[in-house]
Amino acid sequence: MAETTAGAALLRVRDLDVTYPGPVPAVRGVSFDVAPGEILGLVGESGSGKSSVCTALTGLLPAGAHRRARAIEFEGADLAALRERDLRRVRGRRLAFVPQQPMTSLAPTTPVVRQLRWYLGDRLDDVEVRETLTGIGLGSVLDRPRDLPGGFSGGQLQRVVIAIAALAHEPALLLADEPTTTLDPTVQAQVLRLLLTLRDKLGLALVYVSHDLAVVSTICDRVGVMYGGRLVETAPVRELFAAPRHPYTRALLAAMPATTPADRPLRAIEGTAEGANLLPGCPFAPRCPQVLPVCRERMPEPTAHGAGTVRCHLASERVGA
Ligand SMILES: Nc1ncnc2c1ncn2[C@@H]1O[C@H](COP(=O)(O)OP(=O)(O)OP(=O)(O)O)[C@@H](O)[C@H]1O
Repeated sequence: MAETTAGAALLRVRDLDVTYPGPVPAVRGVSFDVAPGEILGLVGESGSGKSSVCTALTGLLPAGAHRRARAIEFEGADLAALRERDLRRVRGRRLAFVPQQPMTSLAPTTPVVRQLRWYLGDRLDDVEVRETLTGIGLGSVLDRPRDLPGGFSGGQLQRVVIAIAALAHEPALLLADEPTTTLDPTVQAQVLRLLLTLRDKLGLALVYVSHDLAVVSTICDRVGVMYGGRLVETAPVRELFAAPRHPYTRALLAAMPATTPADRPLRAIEGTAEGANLLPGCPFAPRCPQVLPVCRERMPEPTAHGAGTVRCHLASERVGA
C-alpha cells in the first residue's frame, strides 16, 4: 500500500520488523519510501521504534537483535537479505549514519582536524577540504589544528560528525538519529542549517529521527509518525500539520506548544504506551478517545489520504463509506 513518494524511491522499506531478545517486538510491519533529495522525519515518543528502524537499515543492530523485511530496496538493490556485515559495507558508502552522541564517533586523543583530514583525505585535497568546510560553515575548525574533541562544544562536534558522514564518501542517504537532542536551541538551529545545506549542495536525502515535532516541521518534507513499533501515519509535512488523520498524531500536535493558544493549558496524552507493542490491534487503542471495538482486534492496513497514508480504522471507515 502507498507509503510512497512521488517518483522513483531511493529507499523503499516494506514490512520491516525488528526484535531484540525478549517477548516485545520493537518494530512491526513498517513500510515507507524516501525519494532522492527528500527529508523524511520519523517522529514518535521514546520507545516507539524510531532508532530501531535506523539501526536495522544500517546494519548496526546489536548482537541478538533481528531484522526481517519483505523488502529494503536502496538504489534499486534489495538489502533485506544481506547479512549485517554486508549491510555495513553499503552503509559506509552510499548510506551514512549520524548517531545521537557525536563524541562516540570521534577518537578522543586525536586532534579533530587530523580526523577530518583522515576521513576526507581520500576524496578531497587540503584546499578542497578547506573550501568544502568553509562552504558549510565549518571552516573555522581548521584554524584549530591541535585541538582535541574535548576542546570543542557538543554542537561543533555534532556538525563535524555530520560533515564527515556526508563528505567522506558520496552517500545518497543520511540517517540522522536525534542529532540535536542534547543541544541548546541556538546550536540546534546551526546543526539543522548544516543538514539543509548538505541536502541542497550534495542532493542528499535524509531520514531525520526526532521526538520533537517542532524541529521536524522546520526541516522535513514528509513525516512518518511512529507509535508502539508501528508507523501509524505518513504525510507531507504541511498536510500532517494542517490535517492530521491518526488520533495519535492529533494528540501529539495538541500537546505541542506552538499549536496551543497561550490561554489554554497543554493537553498531555493520557495513559502510557506501556505494553502497546504487544497488542494485536492498534497500539494506540488503549489511549485513543475514538477507539472502536475493531481497533483492539486487528491493526488496519494503510489507507491513502491525499499524498499520505494512515493506519486507522476510523479512516478506513470514512474511505469505505
Ligand atoms: N539494544 C536493545 N536491547 C533491547 N531492547 C531494545 C534495544 N534497543 C531498543 N530496544 C527496545 O526497542 C523498543 C524501541 O526502542 P527504540 O530505541 O527503537 O525507540 P525510539 O523511538 O528510538 O526511542 P528513543 O526516542 O528513546 O530513542 C523499546 O521498547 C526499547 O526498549
